[in-house]
Amino acid sequence: MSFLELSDVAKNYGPVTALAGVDLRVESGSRTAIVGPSGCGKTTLLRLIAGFEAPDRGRIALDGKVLANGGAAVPAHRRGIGVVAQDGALFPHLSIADNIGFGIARNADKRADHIVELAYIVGLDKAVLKRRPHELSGGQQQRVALARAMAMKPRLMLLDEPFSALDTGLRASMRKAVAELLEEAGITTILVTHDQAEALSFANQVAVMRDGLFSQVGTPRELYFQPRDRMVAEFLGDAIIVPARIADGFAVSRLGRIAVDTKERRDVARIMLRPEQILLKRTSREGMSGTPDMLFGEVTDCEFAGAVCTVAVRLLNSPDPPDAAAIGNTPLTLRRTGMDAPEVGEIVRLTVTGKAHVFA
Ligand SMILES: Nc1ncnc2c1ncn2[C@@H]1O[C@H](COP(=O)(O)OP(=O)(O)OP(=O)(O)O)[C@@H](O)[C@H]1O
Repeated sequence: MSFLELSDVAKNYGPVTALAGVDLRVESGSRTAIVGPSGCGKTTLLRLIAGFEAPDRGRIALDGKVLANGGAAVPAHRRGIGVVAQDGALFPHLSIADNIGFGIARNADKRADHIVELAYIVGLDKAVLKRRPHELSGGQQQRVALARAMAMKPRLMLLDEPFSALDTGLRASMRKAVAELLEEAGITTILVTHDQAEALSFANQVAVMRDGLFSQVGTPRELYFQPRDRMVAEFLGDAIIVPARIADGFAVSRLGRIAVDTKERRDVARIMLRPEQILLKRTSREGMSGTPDMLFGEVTDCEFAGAVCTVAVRLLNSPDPPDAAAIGNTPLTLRRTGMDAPEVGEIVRLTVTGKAHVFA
């Protein structure tokens, strides 16, 4: 039995189906990220787990105890679940100390010391404790919200896009700090996010949601390299998807002959590679002669963005793919370090590393 178990959980708002019968297992002490396009049901799922609303159908159990079974539900304040919302949702009229200590009884032993300790754990300076929320930066407010949620000693922490208001640098460091903090405290966590890199780096389990259902649930590596379909593949990063003829552990496509991640398949299917699996090496038209097994292309566009540049490459000597007429010769979108950005018109040699994934 898993720590948190959701079975066939469904929720409608009038004619809108927010959740269509979701199953999910979360292990004790783990971190799960839920990603998916806007409106797919992520926040609704968190609200049902937290107990802010009851499901129309289905069962939610935490640590062996049923929290909701259809409409019958344990109230939110008895679930032992911490929630950190996108905007922090601090009490504006209370000091930071009182925000953090909101869930600690007024007469609790060493209450003030406990608040200082919580502030320290989330990386807040003691000096801010007397201030009000509006006197803090967005990042500091998020830390207060986290400290307040941790003060309740939750068994499960729900984070609803808690880093989205922060700028890129702070966002990454805050994410890492929060992940470490929760891990040390042994708190099982579910994070809702729009950001694929955030989901892949934060979680041990990632669940991709679409139209109120999970499309795929697995480890970050499984979902990134072995996505179930095009939607999951493209939601988690850029993907090169081409038709291929599969046999004996290899695929023959417009990218040449590439090893694939299955030995059993023998058919025509779509294969997927991540752009970073295709390496580019500068050469010239003369360098192409006498090397029929190698793959060459011409750079048709190069977008410089600092560390990385995005390079469009039109293949020059591609073998015929299964449906060549249908796909034409659309340029491939690849990546290269910004330091080594090629010029438009340059000839490059393409080498595939690793295996391609075959879609079902
Ligand atoms: N209280 C409500 N009343 C009516 N419809 C609602 C309500 N809450 C959510 N919905 C609808 O349910 C669907 C799922 O909403 P939800 O907020 O769970 O999506 P989400 O994946 O969290 O979206 P976002 O990423 O934009 O926050 C949406 O179509 C939304 O409009």
